[in-house]
Amino acid sequence: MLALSGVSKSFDLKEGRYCAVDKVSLEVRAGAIHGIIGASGAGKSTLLRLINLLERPDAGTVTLDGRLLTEMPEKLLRRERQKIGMIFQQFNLVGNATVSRNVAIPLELAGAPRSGRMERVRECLHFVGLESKADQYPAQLSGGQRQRVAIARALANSPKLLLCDEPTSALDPGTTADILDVLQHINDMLRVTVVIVTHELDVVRKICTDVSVMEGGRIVDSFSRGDGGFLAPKGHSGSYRERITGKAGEAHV
Ligand SMILES: Nc1ncnc2c1ncn2[C@@H]1O[C@H](COP(=O)(O)OP(=O)(O)OP(=O)(O)O)[C@@H](O)[C@H]1O
Repeated sequence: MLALSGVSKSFDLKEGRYCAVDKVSLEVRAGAIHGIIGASGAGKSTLLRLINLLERPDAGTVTLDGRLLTEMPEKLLRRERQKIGMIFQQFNLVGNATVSRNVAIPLELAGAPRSGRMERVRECLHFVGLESKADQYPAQLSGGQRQRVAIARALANSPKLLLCDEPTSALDPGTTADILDVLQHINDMLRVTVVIVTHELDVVRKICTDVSVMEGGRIVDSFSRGDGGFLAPKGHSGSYRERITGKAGEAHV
């Protein structure tokens, strides 16, 4: 459903040009929960932002459901982007807007008819179990509740793809488990394909069906749950593949 082909992105730094994502090709299956894991600075977040063209690639193509996003005029791209939701580590909610208004904003931006908006907001808040918080402000909520609001907001326009940038890195283990359950539920019930950037092995073990490992701007390994499950022995060291699957394996891309 999503294909990146030869995608690259460099940034101009004081010391010169820095290649954050280097000729990455990646296929994400419809219905997958696809993890992108790697050390800090590997290029994971940049890669995620290249998928919805928040960051424009210097080279390469991004195709969503057979439509070439990288070739689309800006107006069409804005419409196509509505099929892609995104959530962030720091939630990125609007602080001076209520929970329901936060969820309503993408509907307003998409030009959804006013009459149906509040019903859709209620549906999305119900889905994440936060209907009772509709009139509160983000500052009155816990981290986990804020991330649920961000998820409800990302679901408002019924996306087919949900991009998650370190969605649990600011949360404690219990809340992390709750948020991963919500993401799993979105994948199961709404058939939304999920791409999740993380540096947490447990996130990958718990919900990902497919994994790409990033290092130095490149994808250096990729594997699937079907290759033998994700049950790593405690304290295991080695490559990401070994630490996630418990098995060594030839890196293959
Ligand atoms: N807008 C930017 N301008 C300059 N350099 C950038 C920009 N965005 C990212 N970089 C650089 O690109 C590299 C990759 O960053 P990125 O955030 O994609 O990595 P990451 O794997 O997500 O790391 P982390 O897990 O720490 O978030 C880093 O060295 C970063 O400093």
